[in-house]
Amino acid sequence: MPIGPVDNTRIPRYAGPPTFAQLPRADQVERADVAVLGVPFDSGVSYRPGARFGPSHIRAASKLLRPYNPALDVAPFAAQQVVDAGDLAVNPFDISEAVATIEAAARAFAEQNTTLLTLGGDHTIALPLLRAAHASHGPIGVVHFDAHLDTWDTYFGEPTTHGTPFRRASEEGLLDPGRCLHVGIRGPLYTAEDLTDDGVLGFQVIRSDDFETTPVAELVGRARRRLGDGPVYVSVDIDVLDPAHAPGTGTPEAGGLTSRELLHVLRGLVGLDLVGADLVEVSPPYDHAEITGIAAAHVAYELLSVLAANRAAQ
Ligand SMILES: N=C(N)NCCCC(=O)O
Ligand SMILES: [Zn+2]
Ligand SMILES: [Zn+2]
Repeated sequence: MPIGPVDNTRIPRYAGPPTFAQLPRADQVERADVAVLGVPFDSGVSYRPGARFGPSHIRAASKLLRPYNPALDVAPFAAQQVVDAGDLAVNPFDISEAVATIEAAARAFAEQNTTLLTLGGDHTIALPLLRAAHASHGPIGVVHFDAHLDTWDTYFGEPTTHGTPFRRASEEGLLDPGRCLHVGIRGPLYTAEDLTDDGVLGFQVIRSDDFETTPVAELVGRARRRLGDGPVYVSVDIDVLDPAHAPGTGTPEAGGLTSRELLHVLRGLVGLDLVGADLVEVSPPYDHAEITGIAAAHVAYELLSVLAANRAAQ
């Protein structure tokens, strides 16, 4: 029987442990099916910093989550053992070293057969996580929720940044180029070629605007057809949400998804072979009233619910 969160009908939420959803720590269980891991790293950002404080903010905002998810009819902490693996200590002064540390940690979890839900941190961290996922599964499909393509080339000559992880991943052959897509893309680009380059790198796009003109269920169908039967990695940049729904982020763009739309699409991933996920770019210094933290906590909860629903169906 998995050890779940503390019972908030007996222990007040504000008195419970500081772990995600008040779950046990990794050292309190024998083994975990899923680990929530914080990666407080934001040395790869091109604009506002602060995502290094994301993991603790998301944990604090997760205190009100409850054990049963009616939308998917699943109890995400009962169908599988979920733990909070704490924060990884990564070097804020050396991007290459930080990326190597993250990849090594992700590989160690894979060796234990533990699926990772990583809380960033900025989007740079997706690259080492994809490297580790590829080492276990071979070329992977990616569904990337973001306002931004993140397939740009370099910033100040630096190839490893929060705007470049998916170009590097594609160049390294980590991705299955027929099974990758972005969801929520919008806003100004550098040139028109940004989009053509992105297609060559293997991505299709569901734009934020498509949510205005197309029923969400149809967009979910499009995404599922693209992702197919193979292993799928989910990367959620919280700035996929409109700044009204997620002000606490580093590179906000107007015209984004509502949190309702994002949660709906995430639930639509049930049944895909989800091998790992990250949730990045939550920058608490720019948040207000925990709006972004709460949205992020619910995104994490839906991802854990999808993993639980998949396990229950096995
Ligand atoms: N990954 C995020 N959130 N943003 C990338 C923006 C890169 C730029 O400044 O053009
Ligand atoms: Zn973004
Ligand atoms: Zn991003």
